[in-house]
Amino acid sequence: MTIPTSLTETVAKLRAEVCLLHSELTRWGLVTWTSGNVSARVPGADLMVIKPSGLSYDDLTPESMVVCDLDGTVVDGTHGPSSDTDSHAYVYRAMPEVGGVVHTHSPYATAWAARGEEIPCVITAMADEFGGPIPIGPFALIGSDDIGKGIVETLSGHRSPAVLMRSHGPFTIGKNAKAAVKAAVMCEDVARTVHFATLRGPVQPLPQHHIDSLYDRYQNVYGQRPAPAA
Ligand SMILES: O=C(CO)[C@@H](O)[C@H](O)COP(=O)(O)O
Repeated sequence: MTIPTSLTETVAKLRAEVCLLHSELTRWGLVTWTSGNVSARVPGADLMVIKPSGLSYDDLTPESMVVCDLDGTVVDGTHGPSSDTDSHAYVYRAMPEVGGVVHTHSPYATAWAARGEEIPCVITAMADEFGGPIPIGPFALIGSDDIGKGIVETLSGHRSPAVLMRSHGPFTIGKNAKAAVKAAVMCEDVARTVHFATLRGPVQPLPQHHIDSLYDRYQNVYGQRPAPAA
């Protein structure tokens, strides 16, 4: 497969966007050395743009991003793609609404993953963003699409855009790559806060009706909305 000429500009923009979004992972302290990765689906094609494997974050450039098809085969790029390419591709194939996938080793969320414990929904920020607990996904070895299968199996029908893959770390999804990065940032934020709370004694999950109400407000009312048509 090649990149259709009609998508050349779209792919160039996505290379730049995916490259820039990687700097959010370092800015928020979600990754160490070369760990973690971001990808974006190319709208209108069975393609994605993903981080090259094992490159220092300082050395990432739009040109070093790798374009792959949704079987994980490299279509365009000068570098080998991320170790998690087959898993990102699996998610895009199985979840057509997903436009971005992110993986980090953010320390608090990864600590929950190491213990195989879901993060209970005990604060409003969690109800807002995740609509409930952040679930644990199965253990899966790195290198095939097994992680992708675990992500899809856990997040299908779940409100949470984040899953803590057991003994590994968080993977997040979003309607685009920026939304998936935001979910990764918020996942670490709530993982840290709830961790501190649990150190002081047992925590109490919010009642479901409050979670539902908070989630609805944050997802549908919060922030700036387009003005209604006159
Ligand atoms: O944990 C994993 C593999 O799932 C990754 O975070 C690696 O640490 C980074 O791999 P590349 O994306 O650089 O191949």
